[in-house]
Amino acid sequence: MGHLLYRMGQVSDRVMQKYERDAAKSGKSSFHFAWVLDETEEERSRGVTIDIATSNFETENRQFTILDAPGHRDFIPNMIAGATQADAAILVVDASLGGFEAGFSDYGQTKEHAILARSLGVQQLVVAVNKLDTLDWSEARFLEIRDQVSAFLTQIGFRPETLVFVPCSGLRGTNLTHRVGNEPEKASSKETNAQALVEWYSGPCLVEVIDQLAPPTRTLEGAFRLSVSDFFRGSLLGGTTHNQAASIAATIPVGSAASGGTTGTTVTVSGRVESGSVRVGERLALVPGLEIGTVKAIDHLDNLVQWAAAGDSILMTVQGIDLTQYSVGSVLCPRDHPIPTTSRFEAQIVVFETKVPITQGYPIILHYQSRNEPAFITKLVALLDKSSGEVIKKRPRHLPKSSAAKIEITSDRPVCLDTFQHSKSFGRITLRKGGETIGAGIVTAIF
Ligand SMILES: Nc1nc2c(ncn2[C@@H]2O[C@H](COP(=O)(O)OP(=O)(O)OP(=O)(O)O)[C@@H](O)[C@H]2O)c(=O)[nH]1
Repeated sequence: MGHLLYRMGQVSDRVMQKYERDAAKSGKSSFHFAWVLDETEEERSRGVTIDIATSNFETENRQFTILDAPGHRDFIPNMIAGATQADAAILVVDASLGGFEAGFSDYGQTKEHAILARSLGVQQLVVAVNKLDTLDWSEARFLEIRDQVSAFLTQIGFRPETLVFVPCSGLRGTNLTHRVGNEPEKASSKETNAQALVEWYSGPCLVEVIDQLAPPTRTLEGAFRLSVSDFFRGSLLGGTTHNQAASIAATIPVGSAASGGTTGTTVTVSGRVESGSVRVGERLALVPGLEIGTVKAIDHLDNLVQWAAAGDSILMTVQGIDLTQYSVGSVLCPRDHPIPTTSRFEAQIVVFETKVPITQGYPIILHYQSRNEPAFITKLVALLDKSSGEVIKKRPRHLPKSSAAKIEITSDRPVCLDTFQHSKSFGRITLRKGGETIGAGIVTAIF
């Protein structure tokens, strides 16, 4: 993604050269493109993405917001927070020998990420078969990966006709922004062995593929909902440029002195408008809590705008609600149409690979939007047929792996959820335990 953004002109040559020098100095020279999105010191020294990084670019027909999600198992909650905001996903598969096999094993991250994206409602998926340069652009390897991955993706519910596989090299830049054999001079000088790819691949490059993704439909008519993915004290209107504000919003850890530790009633939040629309001047409530504030400024794609609507990832300055009231996952909504809060609800879920069967009273971490909360499965209502959804067995004693079920969940604290029927984004949940995702599904009733 870092290389793609560089090629799309979102990172200057000067900045890229600096990353190259600094990465080399810290003994991680191959990571200079990762540094475009991995901005914190910890991410750079460990060589892994930890938090979601946001960036924008335009293709011929579309404006995109990239949410670079971490691939490492330890940071799955952050990946879930990113996937809940995504309209489409690029699944980057490591094609190198051993790399693909590790990611595609039963507990590998390629499989887990694909399941999560699907369970959280992402329907369009592009598979970037990366690092093929390490195998001299072997067509046989590409086909082997395409066959295995597409069989798996179809099995978990992606429509086979919507899946696109693109061979590429993130490091070399091959087939990212230009078709192979068609790279601009500057870029092609780095291509040392892509000739082997030209011989068997003449399809579109990654950017051409994502440019053709179907635009998502938006729930413009519903009540305004923005789930806060980050926040910091201060206004978009005072002093900071929009770009700086965006990068502050993306990088300041919540709860640090700069973002969460001090008080103040002018706060800028980042997040995606999940439904409805919002205007400068509108009065909004923050849930949980119901404090009221006024929208002072909205930034969309680095421009100050008067309004924003469902689907827009924005920065928004709100005056009147104290900084201490915000947390990641708080929801801004109209005061007369607040999102429901609940501690007990019914959900329809699919159970993933679990080491022990799920029984009544099973403790879980409930993930919804960008938030997570300790909870319990308090009732096993029914086992369902996976494809038809019909009840197979009422009140089962346990839920085996790969089953579908209706359950009741009780959370320790109130959570902002809605039924899937009312709100696709607030009606989706993921259940985790002991660092593993054990299930995902939709909210069917709120009590
Ligand atoms: N040879 C080769 N190396 C690559 C390619 N793409 C990435 N790498 C290398 O793989 C390593 C990891 O790259 P990252 O961009 O951090 O990978 P990531 O998938 O974002 O990993 P997370 O940060 O954990 O999500 C770096 O050393 C890259 O230079 C490629 O196409 N070919």
